[in-house]
Amino acid sequence: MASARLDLDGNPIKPITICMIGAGGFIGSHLCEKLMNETPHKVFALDVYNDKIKHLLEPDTLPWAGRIQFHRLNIKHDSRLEGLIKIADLTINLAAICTPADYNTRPLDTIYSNFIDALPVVKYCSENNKRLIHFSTCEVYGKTIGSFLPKDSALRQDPAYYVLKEDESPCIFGSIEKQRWSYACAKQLIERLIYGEGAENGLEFTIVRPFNWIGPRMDFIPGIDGPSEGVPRVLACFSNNLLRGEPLKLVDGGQSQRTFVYIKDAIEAVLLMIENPARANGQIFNVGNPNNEVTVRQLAEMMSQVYSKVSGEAPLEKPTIDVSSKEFYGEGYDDSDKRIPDMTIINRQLGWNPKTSLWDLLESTLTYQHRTYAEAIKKVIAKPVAS
Ligand SMILES: NC(=O)c1ccc[n+]([C@@H]2O[C@H](COP(=O)([O-])OP(=O)(O)OC[C@H]3O[C@@H](n4cnc5c(N)ncnc54)[C@H](O)[C@@H]3O)[C@@H](O)[C@H]2O)c1
Ligand SMILES: O=C(O)[C@H]1O[C@H](OP(=O)(O)OP(=O)(O)OC[C@H]2O[C@@H](n3ccc(=O)[nH]c3=O)[C@H](O)[C@@H]2O)[C@H](O)[C@@H](O)[C@@H]1O
Repeated sequence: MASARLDLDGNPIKPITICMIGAGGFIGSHLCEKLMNETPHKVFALDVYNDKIKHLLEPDTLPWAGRIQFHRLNIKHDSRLEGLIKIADLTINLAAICTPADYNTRPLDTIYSNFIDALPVVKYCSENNKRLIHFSTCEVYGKTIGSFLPKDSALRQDPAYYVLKEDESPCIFGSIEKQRWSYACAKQLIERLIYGEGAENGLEFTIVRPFNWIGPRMDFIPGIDGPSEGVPRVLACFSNNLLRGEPLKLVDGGQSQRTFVYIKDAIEAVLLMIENPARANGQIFNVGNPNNEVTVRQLAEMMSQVYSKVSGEAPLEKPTIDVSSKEFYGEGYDDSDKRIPDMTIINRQLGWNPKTSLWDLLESTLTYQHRTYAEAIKKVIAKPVAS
């Protein structure tokens, strides 16, 4: 018999049932995979799509058959939601519109998706005394305090002016006409509501603030498994350019800085939250990799080198081109300047640390992108345009 799995305090972990909303997305697919491969937990996987978890749902002979059940539903209008939350032990809410190209062009859908649609989920958890793990975002920090200092100020180098701390840093957004912040603002308000439910009604909650998690199955490649005119997040935008042999587009010079964490490292942190409720309840966690910081320009250069290595194709002579944010995203775009997560709280509560370097995570991710899409892209490029 396999030995009992233990939590961080040495207690045996009891199998639970998880209601995972948005399970068919990028993070959901990796979380389902981890739960099926490494734990005895059951999952109700709720989403409008299931393409990214199909490999976990069939055939019936899979070792975890019966432990994962897909429910195709839209949480905007489906009466089954409350029943599923009631019969589960834990709800994880991942459902959201979360691509920056939508924030300024579809602000209403963005706000509804990230705030209004999440309200019933919080309410059902609170009323039925069910634990909730809610996915927020590092975008709730907005811009750093340091970004308001003069460009040549020495204080810009002082971590006190840029490191983002869950329990100290303010949320700094642009003006209302900068609709980029519609997403961050909606996520901030749902965080405050969940926090309030915890304080006033005893809701057991954990809030996750992901810092640019990337890896296989993120978003879509335009014209292959998503709309030709769609604009996904940067990993998929740059992958698409590399697959097509086009220069990578740098928005406003590619000067913004990001820290990227490998999805598989980040999922380890989520599993620790799931299995250590006493340590995770009532907490807000940054989940990122402060050691993997680059400017977007550096990311483009590194991805070009890595792609050349994994595909065997020579790197482009002109790997990048500059494009204005107005041209790329439209009116109302704005940006976070720098995102370094403080790791004190997640270290203290869960002992979690990311492991994978940016080069290594790009190598495994771009190997996947090349294997999955290179042939399909070649066919599309070869096809004569219909007249
Ligand atoms: N990937 C990241 O690095 C990152 C960073 C910060 C925050 N987040 C947050 O994590 C969560 C998951 O992100 P992701 O990267 O997996 O995004 P994703 O778009 O791949 O996944 C979201 C899933 O939710 C589903 N969904 C959306 N609205 C729904 C509805 N009304 N009913 C049912 N299903 C619905 C979508 O179909 C999709 O499969 C989001 O809340 C996002 O804001 C992600
Ligand atoms: O991943 C996260 O942690 C959060 O941040 C992302 O926001 P952002 O990092 O700005 O989105 P990306 O599309 O990944 O863009 C990163 C940077 O690359 C730039 N970019 C993007 C695409 C491109 O082709 N070229 C380019 O220069 C953007 O302007 C931005 O500065 C999204 O808002 C969410 O998925 C999430 O909440």
